[in-house]
Amino acid sequence: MSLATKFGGYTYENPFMNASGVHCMSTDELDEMDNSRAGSFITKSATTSHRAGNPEPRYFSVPLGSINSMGLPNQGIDYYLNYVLDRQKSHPDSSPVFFSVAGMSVEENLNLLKKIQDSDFNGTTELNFSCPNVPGKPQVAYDFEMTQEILSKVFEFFKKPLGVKMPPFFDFAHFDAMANILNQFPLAYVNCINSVGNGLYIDVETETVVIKPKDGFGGLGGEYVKPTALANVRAFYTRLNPSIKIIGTGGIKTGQDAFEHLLCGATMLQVGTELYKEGVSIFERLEKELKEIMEKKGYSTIDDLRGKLNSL
Ligand SMILES: O=C1NC(=O)NC(C(=O)O)N1
Repeated sequence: MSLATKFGGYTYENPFMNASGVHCMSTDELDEMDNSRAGSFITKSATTSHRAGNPEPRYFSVPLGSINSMGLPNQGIDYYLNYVLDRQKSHPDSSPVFFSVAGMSVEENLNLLKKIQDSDFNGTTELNFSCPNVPGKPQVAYDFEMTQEILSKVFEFFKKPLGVKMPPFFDFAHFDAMANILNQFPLAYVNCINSVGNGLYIDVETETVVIKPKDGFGGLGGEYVKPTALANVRAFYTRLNPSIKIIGTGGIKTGQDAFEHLLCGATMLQVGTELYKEGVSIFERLEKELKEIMEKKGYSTIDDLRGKLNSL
């Protein structure tokens, strides 16, 4: 029984990793991810320079998940690039990690990727097209022309493995239209989904919202979003060229949730809200629970079950 997962020409011990933004803001958090049972990890979406992000409170755990409006706080690209390059030198034999960027404009996205292209980074880059929490900035991937324009310009110069982090879509016309755009490019993967944007959670006791930015509107994560996450993983798995892998993110709390994402076609699996709540020990639990389910069902490798969801 093995959870070994091939991705981007490398083999990872298991498909689990953090979702960008969770447990990856500081080198201490990244070290904890690196020393956990997670198969890999990804850095917080980086901008050109340090960003303070939105005013607090900006993250709130709720019974069925989380709501956040962080606003892309991060230490700036050099901080994370130095970390992954140092790690590459000290762990020359370990499978490469993932690096997330989120520019505030087309130009900034191109500059961030140029910096990575010109570096010795040997891992996979994730272009975040889906942060819902920067006031005044729409989620890029809800602008189909903008998405096409950025990817066209990126692939004129970017030669390293690149994935895109997508927001959830809720309409077959949008699945089709976005898949048609993404299939034009040599992407390594598509990551579905980012948080479900602009939800609202109310503290009935005080009759007040629970986060400060945007009058309480924020991205939803956790159990709330699993059905939408699974649908987006499945929709893109069935529409994209097989060379474009899917990373499944959204609502993974148990080994069963992980199994469901794999059935829909996911290759790597990212954990956000439940990692925030439980800490990095969650990865030991997820590994154990996924193995138990696979054992019970008679699967010896993940390749045996990936994408094998049955329709009626
Ligand atoms: O892409 C993002 N998704 C989120 O849900 N939150 C963060 C953020 O606000 O920084 N970014």
